[in-house]
Amino acid sequence: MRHPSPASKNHKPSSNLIMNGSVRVRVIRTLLAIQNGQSLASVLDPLLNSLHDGDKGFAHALLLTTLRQWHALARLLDSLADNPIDEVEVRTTIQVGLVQLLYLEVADHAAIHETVEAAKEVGFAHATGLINAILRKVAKNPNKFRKKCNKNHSLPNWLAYQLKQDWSEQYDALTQGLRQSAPMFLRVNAATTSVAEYQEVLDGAEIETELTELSTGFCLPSASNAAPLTLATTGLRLRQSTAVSALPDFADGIVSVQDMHAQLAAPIIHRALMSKVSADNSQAGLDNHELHILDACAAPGGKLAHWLELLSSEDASVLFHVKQDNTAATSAPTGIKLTAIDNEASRIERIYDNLKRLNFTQTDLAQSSNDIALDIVCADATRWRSTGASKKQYSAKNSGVFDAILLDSPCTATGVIRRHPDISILRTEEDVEQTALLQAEILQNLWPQLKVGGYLLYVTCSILKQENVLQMQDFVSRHDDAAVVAFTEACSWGIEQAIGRQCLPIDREGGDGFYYALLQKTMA
Ligand SMILES: C[S@@+](CC[C@H](N)C(=O)[O-])C[C@H]1O[C@@H](n2cnc3c(N)ncnc32)[C@H](O)[C@@H]1O
Repeated sequence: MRHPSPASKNHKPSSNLIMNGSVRVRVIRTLLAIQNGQSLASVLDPLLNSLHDGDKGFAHALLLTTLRQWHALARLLDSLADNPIDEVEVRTTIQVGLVQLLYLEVADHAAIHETVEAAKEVGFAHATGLINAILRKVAKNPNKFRKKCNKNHSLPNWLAYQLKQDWSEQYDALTQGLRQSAPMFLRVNAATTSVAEYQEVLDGAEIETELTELSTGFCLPSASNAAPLTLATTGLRLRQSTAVSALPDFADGIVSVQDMHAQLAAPIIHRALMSKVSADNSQAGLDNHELHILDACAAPGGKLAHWLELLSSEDASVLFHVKQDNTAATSAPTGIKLTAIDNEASRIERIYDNLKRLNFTQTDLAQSSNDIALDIVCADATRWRSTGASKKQYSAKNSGVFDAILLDSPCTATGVIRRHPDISILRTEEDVEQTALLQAEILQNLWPQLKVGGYLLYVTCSILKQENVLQMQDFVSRHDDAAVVAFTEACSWGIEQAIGRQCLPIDREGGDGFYYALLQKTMA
């Protein structure tokens, strides 16, 4: 292989990945598969499952660290070689060697010897002299080369350039932050137990955590003249990441792994929905009606499950920590019709798995006190229309069917590079354009399906403005019935944008890069 194949957005099957040989050989083959367009998610398990337990930790660290430092290592390699090295296999092998010397504290002789042996095993015996020479040179002065490697970013140049344009003030911290690993956060199922109780269980299992509370930026109207009530959502941050299987009661659905900034989506859309219920009740004098809500890009169901946890919890004060002693309440709806769509059948399977673990099967939900009817549909959100409404009806103004829409949009996922460092290899500049067009199409198709007074929460895990604030500005400029709902000053997350807020993966609480914008549909 002389040139990396163009990166593909699709998660190609990893069936052709040969998993034999030493740990380093397997890691090198995995990295080659990623450069050929396969995602880390599709190749990580085959790699780890092919190894003895004792080797898994090293293989995982070697693979993930090489990916996180990939572009910086490539630049270092270019500066070390007398002549350009074209062969991808040779470059990959040397980068794996460099990671051991510079980041993983593997003893020099083991790092060099085993990496040279790996080169022979992958069929590049002719390059062993070159590999040996470069690694020895680095091993003589690792501090100097580590400093050199760490000096700049470890991103493709197009992405670094765009981040500089979008986040000049945060650029250095951001590009360095994206080279780090991300903390692990837990979401406790509010329908089953409290965060404090589960934290005690974790203490008992000697898993240390700290509470992370984010104010959603929503205020409930106060019944008295007191200040409005600020609502917060609380997750647990692990001091040290652990295997999911080590989390007490995980299999019983008490807890889920979810980034802290991702944990904002469900509370925000849920609270917006409750505001609509409250407004509808006071206007029409109704206290009892069916709600139709939509999770438009739902798989694998992380935010959907969170929303279901909130919807099926009976006591609102369990869902959110009300910061003042006041009990202003919104009426709970009776009968909720929740539709979840996604266009990838294999990812929809993961929704079913997740919901089953959390005891949210369709039967469980139908029997819950809020009588939730869940409909999961494999469909393209650029064209899908809710059944029961004609095209003509949707083209008419003010005739939507949904009270609230959560649109966790497909995006470049540049905000989660710390967790998925393969993104910095697979994503291309053209993907940004394509993705922004797809997002605009989805928005365009869903907006008419929202009722007047209903809310749409637009979410991405991107840190590129084109997919976020610029996308929203473009949308709002073309829809005179779209009102921007500002998050209040009480908001404890993200950076205020012209529309919405942007979390960067360098924020104090350690969450990923997410963008949130909330729109309400008004009479045009
Ligand atoms: C950011 S992920 C959603 C994550 C999910 N909300 C969660 O919290 O677990 C975006 C999803 O959009 C889906 N998607 C991409 N294009 C789509 C389309 N045209 N129609 C529907 N879903 C689409 C992808 O399959 C992917 O599952």
